[in-house]
Amino acid sequence: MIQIENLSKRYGELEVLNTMSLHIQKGSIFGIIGQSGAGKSTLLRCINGLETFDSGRILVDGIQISTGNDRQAREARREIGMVFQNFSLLDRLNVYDNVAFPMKSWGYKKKEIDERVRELIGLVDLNDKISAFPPYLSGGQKQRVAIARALTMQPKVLLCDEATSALDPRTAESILNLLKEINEKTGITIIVVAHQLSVIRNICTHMAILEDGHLACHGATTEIFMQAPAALRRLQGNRENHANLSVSVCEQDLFVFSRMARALETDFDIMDIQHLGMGKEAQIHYSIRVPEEKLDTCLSWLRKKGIYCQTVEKEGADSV
Ligand SMILES: Nc1ncnc2c1ncn2[C@@H]1O[C@H](COP(=O)(O)OP(=O)(O)OP(=O)(O)O)[C@@H](O)[C@H]1O
Repeated sequence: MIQIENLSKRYGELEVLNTMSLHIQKGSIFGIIGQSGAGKSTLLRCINGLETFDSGRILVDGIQISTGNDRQAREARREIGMVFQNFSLLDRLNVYDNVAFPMKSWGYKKKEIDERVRELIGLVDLNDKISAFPPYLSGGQKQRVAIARALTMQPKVLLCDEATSALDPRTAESILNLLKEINEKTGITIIVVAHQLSVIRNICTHMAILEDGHLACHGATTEIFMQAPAALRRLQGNRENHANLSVSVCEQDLFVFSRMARALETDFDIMDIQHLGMGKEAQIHYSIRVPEEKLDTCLSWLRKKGIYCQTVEKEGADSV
């Protein structure tokens, strides 16, 4: 479906993608994960023709992708929908008109637009918000509009760049479930770029780990998690001078980490999130990574707040 062959891309001296080759099967949900700056977004932008590259080629359903403005290039890009972290909606247009926007731009007939837009708004479960304007929508609802809009031209591929990063864990989960449902209903190929392994593990059939513009490993998600290659272990937290913590919080404690970061003037990475239990018993289990010198202060700060936490051994004690 998507064939990436020897793709290389530089920004000046910086080699962002280095002779990368990858085959993404039709109908799969393919996850791309890697540390910040590994080249994930650049790869997505190359796939949808937003970015030029220095060498190699990308074929989507046999059609070569380019940034050109000729008919073939534009038709090829039409096969690809994209969803961003910041939703990228037009605030002056309501939900209906945001979703209708791509079809209007391509000059479709009003009746055709109306049928498709209503169908998609139903698919993303926003019938009751059809006339609402983006500033009055929640983050999850905005992302649903963005997904519907990305699907209007019936693309063969949907690219999601950190589509759930700006959302709270529950909303993120509902968006991931929606993507899964769309994949099952329509057979569309979905590529998901994410920072959290939980996102990849929950919905992706296949995955790749990028490290400094190289493909460190790729394959079926279940196999990669079973074999736990070095690249996966590195992502799971074997970072020097950092300690891994396992923390369980109640739903009402969702802002605990931002308060901790402010109180202790420290930075941390959330590596995984899991929901445990239901209703009043519901807990959210986080795997976080903190600088080693801040470990003791983080542990005592969390324990003073009555929050269950413990350190996790780095090697072999993967919390994901
Ligand atoms: N337009 C640009 N000009 C120069 N350098 C860029 C440009 N865009 C990205 N880069 C650099 O290319 C590298 C890869 O960036 P990219 O955004 O693809 O990484 P990423 O893996 O998506 O990172 P993140 O997870 O932080 O979003 C980074 O070092 C970044 O600073």
